[in-house]
Amino acid sequence: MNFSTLFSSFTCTSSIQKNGPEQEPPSQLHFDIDPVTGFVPPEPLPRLCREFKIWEDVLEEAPDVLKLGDDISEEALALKAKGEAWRAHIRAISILDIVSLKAQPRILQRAHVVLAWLVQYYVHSLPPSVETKRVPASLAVPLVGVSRLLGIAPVITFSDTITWNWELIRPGDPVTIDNMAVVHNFTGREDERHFYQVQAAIELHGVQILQIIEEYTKTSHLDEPTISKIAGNLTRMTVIIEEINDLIQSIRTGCDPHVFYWEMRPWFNGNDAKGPSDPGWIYEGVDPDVPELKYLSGPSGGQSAVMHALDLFLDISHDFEGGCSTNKPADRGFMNRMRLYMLGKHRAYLEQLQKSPRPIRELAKYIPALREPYNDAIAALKKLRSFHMRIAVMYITNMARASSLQPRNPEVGVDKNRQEVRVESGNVTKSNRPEQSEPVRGSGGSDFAPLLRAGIDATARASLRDP
Ligand code: HEM
Repeated sequence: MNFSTLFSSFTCTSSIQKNGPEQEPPSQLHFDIDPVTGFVPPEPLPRLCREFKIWEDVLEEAPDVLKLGDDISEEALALKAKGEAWRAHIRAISILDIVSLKAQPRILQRAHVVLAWLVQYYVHSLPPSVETKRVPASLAVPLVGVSRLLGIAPVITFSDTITWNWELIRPGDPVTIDNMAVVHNFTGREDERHFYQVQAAIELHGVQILQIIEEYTKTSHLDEPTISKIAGNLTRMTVIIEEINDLIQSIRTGCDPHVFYWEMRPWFNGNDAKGPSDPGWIYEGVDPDVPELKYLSGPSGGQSAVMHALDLFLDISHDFEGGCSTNKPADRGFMNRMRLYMLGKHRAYLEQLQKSPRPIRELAKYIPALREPYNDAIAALKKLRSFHMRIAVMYITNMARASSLQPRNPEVGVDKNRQEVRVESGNVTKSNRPEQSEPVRGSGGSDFAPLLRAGIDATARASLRDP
């Protein structure tokens, strides 16, 4: 696209606006994006009632009676019978018809949270001797139904753990991170709460990015004041990206990598956590050929719609053919796949953004005043991705490596069956380490090192050189 085409795409919108508002691109409100809270709902989700309260009740009971299936600590062994009774109760619940929820999007979202958390509790508390993980029809059927109505994958997602997993500390006061309390927590650990809270803070902080995008989308002409406004907004965006980077780093102050890797992460795993050769989960009562059952990965930061919006606005393409700079093939479809784990309306917003007739990168190519602010934003995002990768290595690769070496420290031992066990805070937990030949996977099921490296490379490629 050359400058005159770009220019006419702006002036053309201006004449469209004169001809009537129906031609304007829909605003973010149309996509269930709140002006103040963005992709986070403007109020906590309401609890389920009537016949659906039974799901709320079993979820409330879960943390008191369930431990990871391979946890052999005394506490876990003492709870075994209660855990089995809980799972038997789940199997006995009748399959509830969700049709009455159809017109109530916030209730559907809450139903997704409750059912998706129940699925994780059910599957990951099963004893390791159970080879095929079967999700009972009482959970699987309504979860698939609710997910279809919302346009989101039928499994626990970033929304279920972050954007929908909070209530207000002081009801009536604004939705700010200081006024939000995490509701569901697998481990009951402060580390897990911190992990969710930091990501919720990023989603709220990202609202400023969405406002900049909205303002740019509504720009109708390209005069000098407008160009200087766009340049100013790109500079603001750079600062916001740097602040998000700081927030990601703040994970380290409250979430211990051992607790993350050994205690939290096993609960997050989706059906592909062990790689493509694993048979995965069976959703009883659901046709195994329905397309949505292909999307049962665990939650990932890759499902944050804010991060996708940022990539699309800055025109960063993750579809590059040639692997990453380390020459390992990366999963090029990952980011697109992650969109299927978002609310359908949020995905539709990203699709609309992707079709933008006036990508800012093209504009920055032709308008010298925009080139540097654009490149600064790209540099900040590249730095964010590099720092994020360090976090991923620290929390996953290093932990996996430590487990594949001989006992890391005197607290780690080997049980009678020659399986590594870990003793921490009085808990003894069997190792769930990956086989040596297997890549270390992220909770989104990816061989994550080449994936994250490819993301850094894709960001760097967007940078504009001097003409
Ligand atoms: C302990 C903290 C974290 C760890 C260990 C971690 C790990 C990972 C891993 C392994 C991936 C690869 C995809 C997958 O399999 O899930 C990933 C992707 C991603 N994560 Fe994180 N992450 C952490 C925190 C965050 C935070 C706080 C954010 C901010 C929203 C974030 C944003 C992303 C994004 C956007 C991707 C997609 C890849 C990309 O855009 O480069 N992560 N993360």
